[in-house]
Amino acid sequence: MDSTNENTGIAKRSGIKPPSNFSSIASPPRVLGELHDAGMNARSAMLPPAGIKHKPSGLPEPAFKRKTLAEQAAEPYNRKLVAPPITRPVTNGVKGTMARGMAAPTSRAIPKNTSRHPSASALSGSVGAGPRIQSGTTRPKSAYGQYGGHARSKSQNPSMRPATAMRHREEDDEEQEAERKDFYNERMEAMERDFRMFKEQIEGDVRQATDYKESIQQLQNRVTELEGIRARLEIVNKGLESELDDTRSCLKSVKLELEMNQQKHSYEADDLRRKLRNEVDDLESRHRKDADRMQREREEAESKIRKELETRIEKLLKEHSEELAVLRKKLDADSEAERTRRTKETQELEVEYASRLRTAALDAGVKQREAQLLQGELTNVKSELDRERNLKTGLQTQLTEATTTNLTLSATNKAMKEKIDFLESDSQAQSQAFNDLHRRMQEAIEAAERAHDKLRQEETLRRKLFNQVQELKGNIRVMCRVRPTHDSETDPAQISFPDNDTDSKEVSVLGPSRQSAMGKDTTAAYSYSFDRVFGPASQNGEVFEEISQLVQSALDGYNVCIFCYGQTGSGKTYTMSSIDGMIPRATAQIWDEAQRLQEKGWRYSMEGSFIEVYNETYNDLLGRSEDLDKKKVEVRHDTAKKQTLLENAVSVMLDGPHRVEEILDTASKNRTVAATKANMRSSRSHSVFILKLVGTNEITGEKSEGTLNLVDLAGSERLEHSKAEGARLKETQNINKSLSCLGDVINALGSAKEGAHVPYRNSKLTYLLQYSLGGNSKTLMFVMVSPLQAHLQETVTSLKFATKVHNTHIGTAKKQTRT
Ligand SMILES: Nc1ncnc2c1ncn2[C@@H]1O[C@H](COP(=O)(O)OP(=O)(O)OP(=O)(O)O)[C@@H](O)[C@H]1O
Repeated sequence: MDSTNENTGIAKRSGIKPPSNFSSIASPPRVLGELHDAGMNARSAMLPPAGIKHKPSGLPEPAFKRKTLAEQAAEPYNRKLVAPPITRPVTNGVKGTMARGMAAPTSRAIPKNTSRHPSASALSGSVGAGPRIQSGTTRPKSAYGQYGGHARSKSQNPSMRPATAMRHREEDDEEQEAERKDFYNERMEAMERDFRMFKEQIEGDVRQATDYKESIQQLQNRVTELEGIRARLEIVNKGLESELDDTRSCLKSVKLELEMNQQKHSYEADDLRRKLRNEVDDLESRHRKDADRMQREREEAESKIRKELETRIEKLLKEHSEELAVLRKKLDADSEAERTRRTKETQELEVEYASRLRTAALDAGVKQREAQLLQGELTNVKSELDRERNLKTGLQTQLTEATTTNLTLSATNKAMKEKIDFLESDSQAQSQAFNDLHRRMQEAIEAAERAHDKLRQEETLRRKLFNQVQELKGNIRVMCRVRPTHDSETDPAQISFPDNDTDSKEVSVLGPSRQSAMGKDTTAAYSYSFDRVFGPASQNGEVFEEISQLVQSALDGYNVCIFCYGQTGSGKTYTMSSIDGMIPRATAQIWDEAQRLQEKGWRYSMEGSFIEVYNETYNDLLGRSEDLDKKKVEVRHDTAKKQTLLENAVSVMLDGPHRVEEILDTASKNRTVAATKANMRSSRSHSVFILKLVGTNEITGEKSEGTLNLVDLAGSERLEHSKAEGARLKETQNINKSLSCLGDVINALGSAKEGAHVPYRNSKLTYLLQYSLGGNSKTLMFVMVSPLQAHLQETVTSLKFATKVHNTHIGTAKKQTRT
């Protein structure tokens, strides 16, 4: 065994590792016993540390080769120079080596030949100078190296040493021996310390090994248990396998049986099929025969019935013709009798006429004779000429009268003749039917009159109830509409409609992110409720359905004001004035309704105007475009009638729904022309479409006067956001002013008592709408919302304003009717 390995083995034991091979640890007592023995023999058995063996540190060597006297004589001072060996470095070297050895981790793998069976020579040789002496050739040269010999050479060649020198030498040796003993003692102590430590470690290892052994024992028990289970399972498995085999053989026999049965069944089925086919053939032939027979019977029956029917028809025809002949005879007799009666009547009338004619002719003859007599007397009596002349005039007058009577009689005669003709051509039943018809017609006329009366009463009642419904809904209503995003718009805001499954009334907006005092980004969700909320998918038709009742109110004689509020691009113009917007739809509805009401006696006149409020001046959008900013439009109020009058503004009679298209076209063109001068005119001004509706009822004498105002407000963006300058700044200021005045007016209407001051005059817009905002009117505001994140701040501001308006309660509207 190499001493270096031994040292390394010992040094490694301090780093305790669990044994990889439990069987080797299973018998620690033996190993320990051996180690203990070795420990007991430590002084003699322990090997010197490798460091000592190999270190060229000038250790005191146990023996060295002596020089000859001649050599010593030649070098008198050499001894002094080399002796005595320094013990300090040796001790330090040993200690250092031992310390290093102890500090190094202790390996569990102790070489067998050293730990288990240390031979006596190994143990005895492991400590002391023996090994060093043997391996003296490998040792580096010491201070004694100059003598060129080894300690053993001393005994091998003693005769070479002189007696005095020997004595000196022995003294030196004794000294060295003492030093060496000290060194070995120290070393032994160190080794004993190391050994104690080593023993403690080994004891710890033994305890650990015992733990391991216990756990191994437990594991072995568990393995035994599992083995038992496995054995039981194997038995069960075997049982199951045998059962499986039984089942398999059983299945085989069943399969065989099944196949046999199948074969048998197929034979039987074939037999049955054959039998069935034969039966079917039999039945078919029988059926065919039956069918032929029945066909024959049917044909026979048919021909018999036909014959019978023919005979019956002939008989009936005969009877009928006889009846017809009788009837004809009777009719002829009746007509003959009627004709005779009529002829008799005619003859009687003719006789009467002839007698009257005769009487008249006789009268005429008498008168003529009288005239002749008088004429004879005239020639005889000249003095009576004048009287005679007068008489003659009288007689002539009588003659004229007689002629007139004659003519009258002729006319009567003619009428009588016509009556006779009428009587001849018509029967009494006809005149009766005519009388019935006349009577029923009279009754129908009376019923129609009554129905009309009822209808009129109901129309009045409907208007009353309709208004009550409107009042219940509130005279100022607010609806919200969010327009859809366009393809080019990429960053939509987070707007949701929590109740959009039915009639949506809520809109929720995720507000802009703000920094809290702690520097955190927070976003708040804002919810707003209105009378109705329209999402991006809603169409103008759907929106109009909600306002159509208000439009109806204008026809019934109320002032109605519908306006769109919102920032630029939020969809105000689209909602109000697009081709299917509120203005065309409202006018079309009014036109249709006016037509319908005609049958109830109502006649309406409709007059439309379109006014723009730009920079606090009124412009006529229906006038000539070149006059737009020049012609001064004046607004006057008739306080008695509570009516607004427009001076210098064109008003167009609405004689059909098509007319409104022309109005919108003209207004749009005028604004476009103006836009070239002052940039985006439509966004920078308010436009008000005013439709005056005057209705009169010819039957009841009622009269109604209503006004429908449809207002497209200018963009509501705030001044600080618009970054406007110059002309734009002025526009923005004016817009802001008029919108804030609108808010003030609504606020005042909501909070003021009746008769209190409302600041209509503070802006041109509110002044124009004076009689359409407030107690005597119905108002609806659309707050239009842009769906973009960039417009979020404006959206929230608009929604807040709308909420304020929504919370305002304006007094009851009054109908403007006169009787
Ligand atoms: N409900 C909608 N459906 C489809 N497109 C819409 C809708 N609302 C608005 N738009 C479109 O959005 C754009 C802006 O709308 P619009 O011009 O009506 O806004 P505005 O509020 O009137 O703006 P301005 O104040 O500038 O007049 C238009 O192109 C319009 O066609």
